[in-house]
Amino acid sequence: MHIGKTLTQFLLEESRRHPEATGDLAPLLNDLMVACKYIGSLVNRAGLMDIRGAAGAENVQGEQQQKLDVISNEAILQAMAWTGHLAGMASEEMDDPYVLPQGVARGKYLLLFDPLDGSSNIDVNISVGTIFSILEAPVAGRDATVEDFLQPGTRQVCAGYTVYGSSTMLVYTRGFGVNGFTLDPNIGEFIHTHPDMRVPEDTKEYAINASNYRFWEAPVQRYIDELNAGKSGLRERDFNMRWVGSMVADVHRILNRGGVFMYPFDTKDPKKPGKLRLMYEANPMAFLIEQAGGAATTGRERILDIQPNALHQRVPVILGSRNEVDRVTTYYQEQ
Ligand SMILES: O=P(O)(O)OC[C@H]1O[C@](O)(COP(=O)(O)O)[C@@H](O)[C@@H]1O
Ligand SMILES: [Mg+2]
Ligand SMILES: [Mg+2]
Repeated sequence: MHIGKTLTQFLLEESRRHPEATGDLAPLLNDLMVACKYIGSLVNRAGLMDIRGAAGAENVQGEQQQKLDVISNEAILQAMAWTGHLAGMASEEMDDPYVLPQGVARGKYLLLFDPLDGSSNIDVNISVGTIFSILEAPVAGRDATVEDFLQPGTRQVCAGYTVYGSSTMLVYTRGFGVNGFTLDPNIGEFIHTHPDMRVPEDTKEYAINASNYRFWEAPVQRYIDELNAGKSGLRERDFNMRWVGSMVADVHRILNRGGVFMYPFDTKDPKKPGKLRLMYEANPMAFLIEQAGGAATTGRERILDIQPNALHQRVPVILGSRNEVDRVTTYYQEQ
């Protein structure tokens, strides 16, 4: 049997191939993966332990926290706080950035994460994941302020996710394409199994929470109506629909076989200009999708160009196969 490259070997080789890239990311990513392996092992055994269900509290988004949301958040904080790589961390589950412990050197990176994405799926044994985005701190060596985190997605130096599915996988980019790794649980290593992942330009699969149809804007209704009309409509072919309810799992499918994923603007809750969070859901996924040859937009602007105004800002998201994303964008322009 041929064993593929480990994540550590791949990172070293990638740094050698791209001497312009910052090499310090390899140890950071390896430390983060220790936490993700731990989270994956808990997700796997959640039914055997008393860690399913609601934690009994709400996060800053006003959403019910699951026990595993809280545990996963804590696992990443503990794994990363003492490493010296970071000047700060921010998470979906914390109102404010985490302040590193006294006595730890402040490093040059900022880590943003969604510790457990799709967490309402844990109790029903459906794939969930962890999403992360890494930025450079504007000022290294001191505690990061909220403003330090508010950089557009184009400034990400690395982004990715782990998906806890039928196998645990890591998919990441440092701006040199997208690579996927499968955890071999027997040896505890992520092995390079998915080289240079690409999103095909065309697709016949789409993902959207169709129950929100009546709240969407006209361009999105027009686009989905056309897809649903199938062979008998303007598109003259049938489309298929998939919606996992974990963004990580839906994006993972698109990175493997194409598709378009949409959580567009809707009028369901006037306080929310979208459901997904810019800094630790939309930006990292947009970076991955663009690096794989796809596109990511709000309908009105490229996601990676958005100048953030708050840590937990929400944005509309339309991403995936380029020709489909471009078509929705055109409908917005024609509006
Ligand atoms: O409940 P809906 O409308 O299907 O929304 C599902 C979406 O919400 C999310 O679950 C939000 O993520 P969290 O579980 O991290 O809050 C996405 O992963 C997913 O795409
Ligand atoms: Mg999420
Ligand atoms: Mg989450």
